[in-house]
Formats: sequence, structure tokens, C-alpha cells
Amino acid sequence: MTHKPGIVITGASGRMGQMLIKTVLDSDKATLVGAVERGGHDWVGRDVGEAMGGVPLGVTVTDDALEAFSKAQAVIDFTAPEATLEFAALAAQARAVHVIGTTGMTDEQIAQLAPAARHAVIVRAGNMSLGVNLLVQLTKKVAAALDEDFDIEVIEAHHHHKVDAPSGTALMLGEAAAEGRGVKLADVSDRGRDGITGARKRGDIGFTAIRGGDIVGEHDVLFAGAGERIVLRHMATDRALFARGALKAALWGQDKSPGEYDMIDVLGL
Ligand SMILES: NC(=O)C1=CN([C@@H]2O[C@H](COP(=O)(O)OP(=O)(O)OC[C@H]3O[C@@H](n4cnc5c(N)ncnc54)[C@H](O)[C@@H]3O)[C@@H](O)[C@H]2O)C=CC1
Ligand SMILES: O=C(O)C1=N[C@H](C(=O)O)C[C@H](O)C1
Repeated sequence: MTHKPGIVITGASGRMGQMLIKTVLDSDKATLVGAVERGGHDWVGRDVGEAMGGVPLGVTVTDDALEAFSKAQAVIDFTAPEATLEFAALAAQARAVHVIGTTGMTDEQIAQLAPAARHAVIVRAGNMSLGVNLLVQLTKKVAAALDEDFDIEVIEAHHHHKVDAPSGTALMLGEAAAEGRGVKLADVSDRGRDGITGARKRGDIGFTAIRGGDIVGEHDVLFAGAGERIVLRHMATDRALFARGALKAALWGQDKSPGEYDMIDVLGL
């Protein structure tokens, strides 16, 4: 029998946490060995299956991340930036692959992952779906083919619970467009227009964030020229696709050398 990597899910009670637990349970390639929640959360100390409203799974939700990670080959983490930084250090200590789906991390926080990546594999992406990562590559190509006569706008829409904007995916798409154009996103990014903004600056990459209802995640990259527009679009209708991508990353990372990777690496795009 082949060895099935043991997986810990952090943020177990969250929208993605619960989806990830179901995805691992449905998989014949991995085993759920732990579920972590923040200290004081009412799921801590309960069986995670029962807490999710189902049958007991024999996995007790804990707030002791290191203890949970030490039994695992991979940690899948869709939580919040500060928590993810803490988990990176602990996953590295446990030599577990750390799959990071958390968005809203600052550049400084992302740089702080580097010490952990010297000891363990980190796979981080603002979007774990095949479709979005393909869209990233397409965006880079289209941006490289068109000049600044085409204005680039990234438009994203998410559910009303989302706390960060622009979305991690929107930033990935903006980075791809900037790379295609041979510029740095930080130099051309236009976020949050309001009031008398003046005319659009040539070469800028604009971002618009829509928040409402239960929208899972929608992203358009608009290339607007004179007399024509090109729109590259991805629409997610089920969080399961992010969870499947994250599990794929956790399995992919098992035989890789320590370092920082993304879903383009995992999917070979
Ligand atoms: N990369 C991707 O493909 C995707 C990324 N995301 C990102 O994943 C993150 C989570 O999203 P949701 O599940 O919708 O949010 P959520 O708010 O439903 O879940 C977050 C969970 O993390 C837990 N948490 C926070 N701090 C913690 C700590 N210190 N220790 C343990 N648990 C902690 C919370 O209690 C909560 O259960 C967001 O940053 C979101 O943008 C979401 C979907 C796809
Ligand atoms: O918070 C979400 O829900 C999502 N977050 C990710 C992002 O910030 O892009 C990915 C997906 O769009 C859902």
C-alpha cells in the first residue's frame, strides 16, 4: 500500500477550512490528521466531524498548531495573514509542506516567509484553481502583445464576507499584466478611484473590487483600446475547486526541495 500523506487543515471552521476537510476526506491520496482553530474558538476540543454537523472523524480540533503539525506531512492554510506567518514557522519546524491560500498579505509579510522556506516547501497562491492560473499566463501573453494604447483594468467580485481588496487573484492578474508589459506593478497600479481623479494615466493598471451576496469569486482582465475591447474572464461557482488545487499542491510538494513555489509550478503551466 502506498503511503498517504497526513494533512492538517488550519482555520478548520472557516468557509475554506470546511471545504478543505471535505476534500481531504473524499480523497484516496491523503489522510486528515489534524484540524486547527484559533484559541478561544468554540470548535477547539470538539471532534471536527461533529463540529461540521456530521459523524465523528476521530480528529479533535486543537489550538496547538505545532503539536498538530508534528504529525503531518502537509498543512493547508487558508486563514489570515498574521496566523499564516505563525504557521509558516511552525510548519518549517515540523518539516511539513505548507500550502498557503491566505490572501491580503503585505509585501513585508510575504518576505517574512523566506526563513521558513529554507527548511520546508511552501506553495503560496492567491488562487489555487487551474482556470485562474491559466488566466494568469494568458494575461501575461496578451499584455505583452498589446501596447499602452490598450488600458488594462482588473475587475473582481466576491461575497460580502471578504475582508481584503483587491483580491489575491486580482493582484496575481495585475502582476501578470505588468510582467507582460515589462513594468513593475507597484509603479503603475491604480487602486481606489474616487472623486475628481483626473483622466486615466496611460500605462496604468486599474483595480475595481465588487463585494456582494455569496459570489464565490469572479475576475475579469479588461484590455480597452480604441474601437475594441478584449476581456479575459474567470468565474468560480464552487469553492471546491480551490480546495482541490490546494490538496494537489500538498501532494506535489512531498518530494520537492525546500523553497517557495506557486500554483504555476504545481500545475506545470
Ligand atoms: N488561494 C485561494 O485559492 C483562495 C484563498 N482564499 C483566502 O483564504 C482565506 C480564508 O478565507 P475564508 O475561508 O473565506 O475565510 P473564513 O473567515 O471563513 O475562515 C478563516 C478561518 O481562519 C481562522 N483563523 C483565523 N486566525 C486563526 C489562527 N490564528 N489560528 C487558527 N485559525 C485561525 C478563523 O477562525 C476562520 O475559521 C482568505 O484570505 C481568502 O481570501 C479563499 C478562497 C480561495
Ligand atoms: O476570499 C475568497 O473567497 C477568495 N479569495 C481568493 C482571492 O482573494 O483572490 C480567491 C478566490 O477568489 C476566493
